Amino acid sequence: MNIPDLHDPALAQRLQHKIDRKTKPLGALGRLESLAVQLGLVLGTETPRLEQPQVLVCAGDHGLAARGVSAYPSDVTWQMVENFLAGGAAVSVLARQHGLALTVVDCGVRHDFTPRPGLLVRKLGPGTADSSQGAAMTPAQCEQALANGRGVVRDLPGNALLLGEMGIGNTSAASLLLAALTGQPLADCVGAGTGLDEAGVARKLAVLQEVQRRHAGAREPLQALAAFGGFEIATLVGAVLQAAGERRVIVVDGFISSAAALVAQALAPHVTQRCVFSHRSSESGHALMLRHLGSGASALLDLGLRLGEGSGAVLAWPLLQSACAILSEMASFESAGVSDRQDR
Ligand SMILES: O=C(O)c1ccc[n+]([C@@H]2O[C@H](COP(=O)([O-])O)[C@@H](O)[C@H]2O)c1
Ligand SMILES: Cc1cc2nc[nH]c2cc1C
Repeated sequence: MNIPDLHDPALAQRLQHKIDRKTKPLGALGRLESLAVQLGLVLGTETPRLEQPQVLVCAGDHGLAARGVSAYPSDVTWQMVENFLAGGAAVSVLARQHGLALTVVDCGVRHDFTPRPGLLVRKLGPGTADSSQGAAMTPAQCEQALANGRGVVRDLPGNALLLGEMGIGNTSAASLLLAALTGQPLADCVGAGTGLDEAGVARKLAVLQEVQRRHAGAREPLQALAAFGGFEIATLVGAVLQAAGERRVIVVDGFISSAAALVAQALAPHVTQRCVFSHRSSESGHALMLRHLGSGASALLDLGLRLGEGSGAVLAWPLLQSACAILSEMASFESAGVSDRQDR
């Protein structure tokens, strides 16, 4: 997949120089400064403007959930989709607070939803198959999910995309993808998800080891994606690839959305240049996953979040807005008549 390298040393230098001339001690805006440079590089300008940002929440059920890998029942997936659409979920509240448009995609939830605004149906079945019995999805379903993600993003306006997901059991799929694509021990990739206790995590790990053994050969990104699922993760992979190709800023939420970015990165290494990782989830494999996503993957927030839905991406959104405002509106030493440091 051909996603071009954004490497533009001249623009990077102009952006850094512009930030260094702002009325502040050199480097004093910390992580906001590298964020501003990144946004400038993604949007190809010294004055990046974020336009018509879109929150995209992909939902899907997981056959593997029947093996008791989550603290909550699968019905929560469709119930939470209803909650997103009714405006009562965390992501709904936060998106409203920040004036962000929210679209929910039924990628394969075990429920028939009444059509309504804000809901797209790209259903690939009533959830994936149980990956402990066979592949979670067929290669054709996997291809279709990627195409769905691409198509959904193609139809959305704006130059910024905030990604989230919902799917009981999907931390299992994300952990299996992390282990398959990085070669890290599964035990380091598996965590409590929605809140399993220690014994629950041990049972989850035993089930996931069984799944891993069954699909030991699935190390190529698309093979692994089809083996472990889920429909919502595969749809997010397509969304990341499309948004990266269109040079949108992509705000990646927690552990599961990052797993989609990891698969997309394995397919097209330059996608992560466009990705802002909103936070470090308290799901135990996320720090490891962020490390494998590269140095640009230093997450903005560390608030003990482990919700998903895109809630962290939306919480981080004002920081992206601030980074742009700093670049465009903040005075320089020259324009404000402020004395620069003495050693210059
Ligand atoms: O995004 C995260 O970091 C995150 C960490 C733990 C759980 N979740 C959410 O919880 C659900 C998956 O957890 P589980 O235990 O059912 O695998 C799914 O709906 C995710 O959105 C999300
Ligand atoms: C209630 C609930 C809300 C969620 N939002 C994302 N994942 C979730 C999992 C549960 C259990």
